Amino acid sequence: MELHLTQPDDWHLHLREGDLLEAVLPYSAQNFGRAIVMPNLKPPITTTAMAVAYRETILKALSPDSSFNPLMTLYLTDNTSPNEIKLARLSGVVFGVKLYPAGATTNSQDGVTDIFGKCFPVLEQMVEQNMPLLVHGEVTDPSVDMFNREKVFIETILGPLVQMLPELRVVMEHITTTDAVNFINSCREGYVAATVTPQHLALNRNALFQGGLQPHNYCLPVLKREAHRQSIVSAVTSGSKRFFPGTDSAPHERNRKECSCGCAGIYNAPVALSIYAEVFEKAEALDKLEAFLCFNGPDFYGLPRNSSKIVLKRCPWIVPQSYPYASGEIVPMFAGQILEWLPSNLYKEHL
Ligand SMILES: NC(=O)N[C@@H](CC(=O)O)C(=O)O
Ligand SMILES: [Zn+2]
Ligand SMILES: [Zn+2]
Repeated sequence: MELHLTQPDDWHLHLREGDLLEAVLPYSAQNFGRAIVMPNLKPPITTTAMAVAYRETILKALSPDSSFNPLMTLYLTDNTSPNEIKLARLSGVVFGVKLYPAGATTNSQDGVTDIFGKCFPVLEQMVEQNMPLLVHGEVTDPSVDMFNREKVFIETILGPLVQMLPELRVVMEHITTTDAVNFINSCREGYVAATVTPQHLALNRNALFQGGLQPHNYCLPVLKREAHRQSIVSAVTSGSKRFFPGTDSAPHERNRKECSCGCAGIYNAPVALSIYAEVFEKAEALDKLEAFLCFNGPDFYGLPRNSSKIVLKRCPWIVPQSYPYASGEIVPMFAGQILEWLPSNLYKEHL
């Protein structure tokens, strides 16, 4: 059996820099037409000039025949100026501004400490420029339980923000809870939407502890209990236009995951399409897969849908144990396991 689909896009991706960029870029570029590229580098991409330079770096690292299009983002700080948003819009290459609450996740230390107190003029300029705010939706208060940080963020920050600025376009990234699904469904369609990762559709928090501690299943926001996973599956398979894929593929070198203080982030670029397809198949919703993977994202961002096609073949394949590269290796999600759907770009390797 084969699924012929419009080329999907990835609306939340970490491409990193240097040899890690070189190692992971081909897997995203083979599977996805475009990707929203996250700005949490060291130092973070806080200006349009930096985003333009980073985009050039990515384009140089692409194979010459690739038509992959990186859509850049700016990293919001307490000091971002409204003028920077104007420059971002004028550049034509910046498609969103990313809110990392300071300390919430990998390389978020330069993020926002007080969105209401420090960022309002910038947010108003984003409304003016129709520039979406992309949100890592977790509070950072250490007294809030890890598993409640998304819910508390919705209650104390995102809900009020959306009320105050109803014209602001917002993407709540990598949603993990029933609370987030309900929140998104309660907002105005076309203004507030969410990205969904393969891991939050396919795994619950048991995957962190099954048979011993599993660092390669650790990401932020952390996996939640099964009922939350089921809500997210229902949301994406419902046919709603409010949800689209954002892999949050977030590679870290193996030794940075398997150590006494392991980094958050799951590398899933090579397996993401296979996992999305498997989740939709299990939910008997393969007829909804193309809209989720290929239409809802560009429609929300006001971009044309891709005209190219991909094929997913029902052909079990084994995920590599790791991807070696110059500085070490990267362990992918579901390393060594069998997946049911093989993307067309992998046929050659598996024939
Ligand atoms: N998701 C993660 O666990 N990690 C991401 C950052 C992020 O998206 O929060 C990373 O950059 O490693
Ligand atoms: Zn995040
Ligand atoms: Zn991310």
